[in-house]
Amino acid sequence: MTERSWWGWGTTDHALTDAECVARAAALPGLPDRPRPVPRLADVVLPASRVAPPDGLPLSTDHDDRARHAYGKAYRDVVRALSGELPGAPDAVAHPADEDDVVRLLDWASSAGVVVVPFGGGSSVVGGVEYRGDRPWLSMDLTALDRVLEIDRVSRAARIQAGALGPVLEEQLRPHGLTLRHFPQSFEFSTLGGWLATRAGGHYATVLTHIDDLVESMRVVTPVGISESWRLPGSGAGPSPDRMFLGSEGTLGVITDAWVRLQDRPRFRASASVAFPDMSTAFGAVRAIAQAGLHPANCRLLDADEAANSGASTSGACVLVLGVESAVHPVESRLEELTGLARDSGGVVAPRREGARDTAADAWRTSFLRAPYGRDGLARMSAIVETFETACTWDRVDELYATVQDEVGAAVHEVTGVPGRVSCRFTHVYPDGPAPYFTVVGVGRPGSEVAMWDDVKTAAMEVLTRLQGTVTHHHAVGRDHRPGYDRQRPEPFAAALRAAKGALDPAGILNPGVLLDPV
Ligand SMILES: Cc1cc2nc3c(=O)[nH]c(=O)nc-3n(C[C@H](O)[C@H](O)[C@H](O)COP(=O)(O)OP(=O)(O)OC[C@H]3O[C@@H](n4cnc5c(N)ncnc54)[C@H](O)[C@@H]3O)c2cc1C
Repeated sequence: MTERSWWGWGTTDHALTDAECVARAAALPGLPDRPRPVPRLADVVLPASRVAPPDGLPLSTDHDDRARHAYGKAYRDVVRALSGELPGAPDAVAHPADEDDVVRLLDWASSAGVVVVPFGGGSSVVGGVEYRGDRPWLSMDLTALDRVLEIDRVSRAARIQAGALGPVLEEQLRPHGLTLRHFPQSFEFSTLGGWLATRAGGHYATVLTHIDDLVESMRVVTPVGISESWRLPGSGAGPSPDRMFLGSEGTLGVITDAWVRLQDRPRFRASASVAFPDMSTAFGAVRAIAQAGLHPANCRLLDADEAANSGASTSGACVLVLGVESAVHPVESRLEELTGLARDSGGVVAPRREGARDTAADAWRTSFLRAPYGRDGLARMSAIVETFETACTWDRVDELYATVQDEVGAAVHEVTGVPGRVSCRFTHVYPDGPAPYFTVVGVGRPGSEVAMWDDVKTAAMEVLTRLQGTVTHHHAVGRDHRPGYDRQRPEPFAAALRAAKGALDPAGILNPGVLLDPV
């Protein structure tokens, strides 16, 4: 049995050892020479609970349970947990076993004025599962609602409970030869409900990769009643109820289950990699691919830093990792077309044998899955690590890429006193633009890491909003992206959202501070 880490990403057996933390930090001179110790969970200091759970409700005030639900899994969450003190921990943790429990818990919380923060896998990187106010609050852990309730083989869809973690739902679909095929990097430790509530993006680069496109209907418990939309393949009947709850981040209701569109499991796969001398040339190639209608499953452009750090290149080149897959058709000829487009746009295609795996693509994949553990190791060494993602149209990508490199790089230098690293990859590509994802690493000062991270985050948000790149492409808004989100959304829309919140959650108990100011 593997054990979930209470302070960092994933499972404890995959965490970096002390020696590995030191080795990782060697590339950043100026960091301490040994990692911060990880406090024992039993020693973590929490405030006294202010909630007396009434009989008959599934509420726990257990120390470890409260500590595990205090924060999400952003860098600043990891650093705060490592301090050994969790002043913002929930007063109680609710563990509903079914939808009736969710209804009863919301009724009680509304009448008692207790804040409720839905908690799926707790993988939020935007402060989405904590509470930063002074009312008593409970974290509502939905992972007991984890079953595939029904499969409609004819329409190729399934009704799945919202608390099912990625592997738990895929395991139940596998015997039917079906898959949801939604694989965010956080897949193992995040839930269907969390994906819906945050409009998550899977790691496929094109077409059916956003959870928005995979949902057929949703069932949501709000404090004023249950909202259930009809199962429809498409509909033009006014504004969509699902669109209102998608991305609502626990502020309008608790999603208890959803009908989702499934796919047959892929049988054919192929991958290739292409080197480019610079990002501007590579942008042209990726745009040609995105606009050709060939829909690669993977189309991940890595700048030279990302390519070197992941082991996808040792030559200082930018690398484009391409992948294609299908449940129905062989894919080799599609891959040939894709690599042909990349070659015509100035790329050098790595030699490949039909059916063989591409080594750069494999190196990238391994590094991608290990990355969150590496981040935690660096956090223990007091490095500052931030990732942020955006999207913009192709006509603006050169400017956005260069400006983020310059200005966020300058902010890291100013905050830490030494130059840091700002690298970039594309996670998703669309015919009209890419979704660039930036990783920032700098030398932090022990004890000041959170404040330094906040300054870097503010600088990044300022650049993105000034250039009208979205403040988030798939990480959600939560609490940490609020300033950028407030600038991005039109005021009439904000007024409508406030009105919806007032109508569905009149006591203002659901995740206050996320998307909107608390009422
Ligand atoms: C290492 C790492 C990699 C990541 N990679 C990706 C990625 O590739 N793509 C991506 O999109 N995101 C990614 N994320 C962010 C995060 O995993 C997503 O936001 C994910 O969708 C959250 O799911 P969760 O179940 O963990 O939700 P939580 O973190 O528990 O909650 C997220 C938000 O949704 C609300 N919520 C949760 N469940 C419900 C529910 N049933 N009803 C109503 N509200 C609910 C919460 O209140 C909170 O506001 C990553 C995060 C980490 C730490």
